[in-house]
This record gives sequence, C-alpha cells and structure tokens, in this order.
Amino acid sequence: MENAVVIDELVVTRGRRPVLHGLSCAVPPGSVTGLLGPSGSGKTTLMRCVVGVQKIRSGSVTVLGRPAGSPSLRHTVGYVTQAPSIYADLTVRENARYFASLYGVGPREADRAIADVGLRQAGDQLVTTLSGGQRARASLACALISRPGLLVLDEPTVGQDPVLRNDLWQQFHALAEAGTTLLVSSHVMDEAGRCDRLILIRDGRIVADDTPAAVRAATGTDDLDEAFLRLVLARENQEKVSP
Ligand SMILES: Nc1ncnc2c1ncn2[C@@H]1O[C@H](COP(=O)(O)OP(=O)(O)OP(=O)(O)O)[C@@H](O)[C@H]1O
Repeated sequence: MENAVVIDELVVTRGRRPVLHGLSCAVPPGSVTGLLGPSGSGKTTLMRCVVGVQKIRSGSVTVLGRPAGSPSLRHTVGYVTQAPSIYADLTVRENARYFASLYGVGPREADRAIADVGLRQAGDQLVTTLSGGQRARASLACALISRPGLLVLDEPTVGQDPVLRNDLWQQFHALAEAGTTLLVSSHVMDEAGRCDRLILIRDGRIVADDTPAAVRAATGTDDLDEAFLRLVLARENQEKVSP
C-alpha cells in the first residue's frame, strides 16, 4: 500500500535560519507514526509542512497522493496544534457542535467525539474553565469529528495524567485500526515504544525512520531513550571521520 505521507529532500528556513535540512521520510497508512525529538528539533515545522501551512524552500511533501496543502485535502487532514484551537467562550459541546456543522455532520458525531476523548462529564463546561489537559482533549475531539484520513497531532499527551495518556494512546491505535493514519509528535521518549513506526529527528535531520523493534535491534538496547542517544553519538562520530 502506498505511504500516506512522503517527504522528499525537504528544506525549510524559518527566520532566515535553516530548520529542516533536506529531510526525507514516509508515513505508512493506517498506523501510528511517532515523530520524536528534543525541543526545537523541528517536529512542529515538519508537521506544519504536512498540513500545508509552512512555506518550504525546496523538496516536496506528498499527502494521500497530493501535494501538501491541496484544497482537496482540507476535509481529509486533521491537525491539532500544541495550543488548543477552540473557542474559549463556548462550552465543549458548543465547540464540538459548531465544528460538526462546519463539516456538515450532525450533533451525534460531535457528542461521539466528546465521549471518545473522555470529556462527556465536561460537555457543558466553558472552555475557559477547563484544565490544560482537558482543553487539549477538547481540541482533539473537534479534530475527530470529520473522521479525517490523516490526523496530525502535535504533542497531544503533554499535561495529561498517566491514565489519560494511556487512554489516548489506546484511542490512537483504535483509530489506526479503523484505517486512520496518525502522525503524533512527542519529546518524551517513553512514548516512542507505543508507536508502530518512529521518525526520530534532531536539529532538523532524521536520526532514524523505522519500527521501534528495528531501532532497538540496530542500537543493541531495549531503552529507546538510550537508543536515541546511541544513534546521535554514532552520527557525530561518523561526521568527525568524514565531515
Ligand atoms: N516563527 C519562527 N521564526 C523563526 N524560527 C522559528 C519559528 N518557529 C520555530 N522556529 C525555530 O525552528 C526550530 C524548530 O522549531 P519547532 O517548533 O519546529 O521545534 P519542535 O521540535 O516542535 O520543538 P518543541 O518540542 O519545543 O515544540 C527551532 O530552532 C525554533 O527556534
């Protein structure tokens, strides 16, 4: 099956500084791909390229067979940014129903999405009164309403308690099993093991693009944090030998 996202030799500059340096990778369909790397490594920039809101210098980003940002992808690609992008002066349910009406679906879909993210009890609460983690989940609910083919989630589990994080990861896998492709960023390596596939980046360059099992095997450790470190050190040593 064709990859859902194909990124080829992507170069991006932000504020005149190179941020992504000729990066190539792919996201297989119907799976959860983790985009992991330290803060400032370029995860958000890469996701912005995938959803088509980032100006690129060179290279290409193809999403579901079309250039990223194509108008025909608008209803097929869901994007949840780090900052919650819902209306603070509306309740959770009002937000969800508003987005449902924009997508041309009924209130039932809105209520389903609220329940899916565990916010049924908070449906009548104003967004301003929600905790940070609840706001993030309310944003996720709104992105789920249109049942997108590709869901791009920027650090969706930040600020969530361990039980909820677990629930969210279970939900990501349930969505993938139902055919959705998920690209999920995190800077917490202990989430890497929950992904079907990993794209590890550092300083705008790919460190690894493989399954967690293959990354473990290649680095000789079960600890993915340690594996990341070993891959980075191996690359630095290689650069010293052949700069
Ligand atoms: N609007 C901007 N103008 C200039 N530089 C930017 C801008 N946004 C991001 N950058 C720079 O681009 C680089 C990559 O940032 P990006 O937000 O993609 O990283 P990230 O891996 O998502 O980080 P985090 O995990 O902290 O969200 C950083 O060095 C950042 O300072």
